[in-house]
Amino acid sequence: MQTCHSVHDLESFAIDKAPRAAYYIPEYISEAEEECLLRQIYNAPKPKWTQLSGRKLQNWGGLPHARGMVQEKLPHWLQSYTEKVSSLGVFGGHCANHVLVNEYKAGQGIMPHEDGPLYYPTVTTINLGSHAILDFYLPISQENQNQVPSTEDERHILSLLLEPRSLLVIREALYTSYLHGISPQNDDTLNSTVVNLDCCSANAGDTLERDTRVSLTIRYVPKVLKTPLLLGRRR
Ligand SMILES: O=C(O)CCC(=O)C(=O)O
Ligand SMILES: [Fe+2]
Repeated sequence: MQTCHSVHDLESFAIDKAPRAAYYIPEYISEAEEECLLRQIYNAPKPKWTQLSGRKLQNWGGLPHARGMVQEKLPHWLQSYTEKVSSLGVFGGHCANHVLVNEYKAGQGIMPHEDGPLYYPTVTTINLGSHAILDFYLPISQENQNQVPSTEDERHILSLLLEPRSLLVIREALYTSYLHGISPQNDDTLNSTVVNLDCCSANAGDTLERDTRVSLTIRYVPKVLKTPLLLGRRR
C-alpha cells in the first residue's frame, strides 16, 4: 500500500476521471481504528446527536457561523485524525478544527447541496461501517438556468464509491462548482458513472446492500472567535 503524507503524495491518489479535484485513499485507517472510532462515536452522550430527516449527526469543534465560530476543543479521539488528515497539507497549512459525524441507516441519504462559504474549500471524509455512493451534480443558478438541464438525472455528472476505512478529499472546482449528495436507497448498483472503481474492492455491475454508515467530515473553519469565557476573564 502506498503511503500518503503530503499534498505531493496525495496527487497519486487523484481520480483522473473526475474534474479537479477528488482524491480517494482506500484503507486509510485500519479495522481496529475504525472499530475504535465507532465505539467513541456511539459512546458520546445522547444529546450530542441531532436527528435530521434523512440522517443524524454530531457536531464537534463549534458551530460554524458567519460572524465566526466559537471554537470548542476537539476530543482527543478526533484530534489525532484531524492532525493526521491536516498533515496532508490540504487545508493550506492549517489544522482542521471542525468535524461533522453523520450517521445514515440503510435507505437514508443527504440532498444535493454545497458545503457553503463558512469552510475552507476542502472537505476530507473518513468513511466507517458501510459504503456510500456520493453523487455530484451541476448546480442550477440564476445565470445558467437556460444552459443546464432541468432534471437531477441529467445534471448528474459522476459518482464515487466510498468504501469503509477510506479517505476522500474534495477540493478546487469539484468542491466549489458542483453539488454533492447521497440518494436515499437500500442498495447501490455500480454502473459506469462510478468513476473510482479501479481503487475499490467492489466491481462494476455489483449490487451493494447498504448497512449503517458513519462519515466523519473533517474541515477547517477559518473564522473563529475568542471564547466569551476568555474575554470575560479580562479585567
Ligand atoms: O456523509 C457524507 O459523506 C457526506 C456528508 C456531507 O455532504 C456533509 O456533511 O456536508
Ligand atoms: Fe456536504
